[in-house]
Amino acid sequence: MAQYARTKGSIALITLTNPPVNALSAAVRKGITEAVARAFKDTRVKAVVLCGENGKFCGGADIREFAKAMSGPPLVPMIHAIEAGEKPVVAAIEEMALGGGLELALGCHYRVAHAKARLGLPEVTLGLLPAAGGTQRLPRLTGIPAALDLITTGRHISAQEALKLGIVDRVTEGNAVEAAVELALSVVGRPLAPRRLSNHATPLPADLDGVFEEVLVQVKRRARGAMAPVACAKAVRAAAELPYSRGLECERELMNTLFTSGQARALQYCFFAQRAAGKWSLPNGARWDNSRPRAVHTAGVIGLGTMGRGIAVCLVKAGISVVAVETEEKQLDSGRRAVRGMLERDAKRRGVTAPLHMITFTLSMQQLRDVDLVIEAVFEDMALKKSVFAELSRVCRPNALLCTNTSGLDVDELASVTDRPPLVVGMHFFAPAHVMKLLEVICGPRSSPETVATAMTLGKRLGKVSVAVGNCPGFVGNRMLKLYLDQAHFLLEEGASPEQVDQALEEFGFALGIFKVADLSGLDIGWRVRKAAGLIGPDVDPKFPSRHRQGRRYCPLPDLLCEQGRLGQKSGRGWYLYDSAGGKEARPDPAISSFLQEYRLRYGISARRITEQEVVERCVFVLANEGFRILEDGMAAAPEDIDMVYVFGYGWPRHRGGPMFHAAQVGLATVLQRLEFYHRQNPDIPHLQPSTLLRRLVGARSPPMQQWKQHIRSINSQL
Ligand SMILES: CCC/C=C/C(=O)SCCNC(=O)CCNC(=O)[C@H](O)C(C)(C)COP(=O)([O-])OP(=O)([O-])OC[C@H]1O[C@@H](n2cnc3c(N)ncnc32)[C@H](O)[C@@H]1OP(=O)([O-])[O-]
Repeated sequence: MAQYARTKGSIALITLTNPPVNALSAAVRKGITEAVARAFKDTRVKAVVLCGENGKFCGGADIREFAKAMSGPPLVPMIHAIEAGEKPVVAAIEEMALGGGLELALGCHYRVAHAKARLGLPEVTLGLLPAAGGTQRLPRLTGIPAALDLITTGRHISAQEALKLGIVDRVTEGNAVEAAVELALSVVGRPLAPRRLSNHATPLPADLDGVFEEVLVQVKRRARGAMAPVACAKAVRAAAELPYSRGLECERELMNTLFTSGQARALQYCFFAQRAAGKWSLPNGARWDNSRPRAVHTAGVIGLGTMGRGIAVCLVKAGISVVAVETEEKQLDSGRRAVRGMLERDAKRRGVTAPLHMITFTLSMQQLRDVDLVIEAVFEDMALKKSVFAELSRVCRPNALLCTNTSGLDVDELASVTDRPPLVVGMHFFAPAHVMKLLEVICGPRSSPETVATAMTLGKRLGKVSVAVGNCPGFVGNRMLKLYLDQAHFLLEEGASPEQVDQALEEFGFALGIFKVADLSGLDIGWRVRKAAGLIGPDVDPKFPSRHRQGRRYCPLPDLLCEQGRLGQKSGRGWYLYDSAGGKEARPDPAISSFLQEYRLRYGISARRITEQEVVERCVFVLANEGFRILEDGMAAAPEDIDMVYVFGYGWPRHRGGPMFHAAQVGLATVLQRLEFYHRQNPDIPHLQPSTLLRRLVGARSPPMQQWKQHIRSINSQL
């Protein structure tokens, strides 16, 4: 809808009305079309101001309508009618002008923005391009490099940056609608032709080819295999080389290919799944909208290793005062230096003062007596964590929340040593914690609704995507990761090389192959976990370690590497070779190739040729298969939650939606059939055996994801 009013005698005020973000639904487009025609016809009206209800200009096209058949007036002719009109139209941009919203504003003759407004063309993040003339008008206004940057990244910019780029004409700290009305009154009678962006020639950079080549390299590096950024760059190129009307045709053709693509469906699915993840619920009826989070003003962080440092930085940046605790002077000093350095670098980048006063460093747990919440980030050892939690019980005030950053230990067991199990919850951050977007919130069986609500809300305040998960070994993310990693190791035994596996996974779209990730994280982490799980011990023959342990196939390769001191990047050697300890550039290592050959020879394994298809299917389908088991066990509330864990925490390519979405897109029957095939070949790998839920869903003719839960016969759901 759009409301029409006349103000100051000669200004038509058209207000977009479609909460929560005034998206351009069919009804809104119809409303704008009619209101603009009315204003142009009304002889009392000399100029028009377009604004949005509730202080929000427009969040763009209505994404919910993309899955439906198109209805109502299309955007392109509607914006053209505004631009071609004989009365000046001014956009009053409050809070946001995104996607179609900014394209609408670019069709207006003038733009006024509130100082706090954000502008952008984020269509690329939804697998699309700005196809309401945005790829043609913006380059004519800002020039090619700036337009390419905005359109291929989809980044939001501030009103001040928009002013610098010439996207808006004025920025106001006051009321943007009033400022737009003033501007409209002042421009009545001025020629409009120079204000019509489609009339402009596109300013061209000296080295046009070079600019495009560089952008294509960048977009391919950022999202390998993603179609939309490449299409965006092509559309901008059309603005450089073709007249406006032909550029628009090119924009439309490119959009047609993207609009129906699987990638666009996956990215739009991610948009809604990310928002759905915040709407948690527990079996006891507690939900995101009926449980009040506690206010958190002060927090304690215990342990200043890699994780604790990142967590402390996140908290301080969110305006929370932190007390950081270490056990020894040396660790405290290096932690202090690292945290301060991170805060200072971040502040420098943003041109502000580093909030160093918000964090204190101490060796005394007693300093935690007044904090609202504590996040424990000590070494991954149950006995150690239990002793910390027991002490926290004694030190902290009785209503302080106690959170653990464990990556897989039993949160309820930790809660049991405290005087307050309902106030204990898991907050699993991902390294580096101040960068990675995922937060797994582990709801222990005794965590209270208020505790879960506080952890979920705190995650959001820290800029994370918080996903509520159940309390099982490895929770959701690491439980699945273990099996994915196992497949990768088995593939090495069978004949693949680390670089071959990584290349196949990177071609699939993963930011980094699994062996590069393992080197980055440190191979000793998994080694310690396997030792703690009893998989490595004195009964394992060091010369000829068994390939079967605890009743299933086991790959000793990573253990053998660790025994050689190859711990990954930190030791300069892991699955790859690095220039030095801590080096970043991974190079294939001939020593690994001979090591694998010797290993196969020793165990009588004849190497076979492994295809890219097998690498991807075994790694990716085993992830989804475990995802189905997680749903059956009631450890995740919905497939969307599992997907968001993988997209935000494990470098899963967003344009493939997530492992569960991908399985649905490939076809559940195909996934089942391929898993059966691989399981027949490897009967000693139980995780290749298709899960009961997958079989049941295929038996029910693969219903849509929203209906999967109806096929779960779980009795003990934790979510
Ligand atoms: C020819 C076509 C060319 C044009 C293409 C486009 O314009 S493509 C579009 C280009 N535009 C974009 O890509 C912008 C996408 N939107 C955003 O980036 C953010 O939502 C925000 C910055 C606008 C507000 O952030 P925030 O943290 O304040 O709030 P929040 O994120 O939690 O959202 C609140 C509620 O609003 C909902 N909703 C939001 N936008 C849309 C929409 N366009 N549509 C429908 N719904 C939308 C959202 O689902 C949620 O609903 P729920 O869960 O309450 O039922």
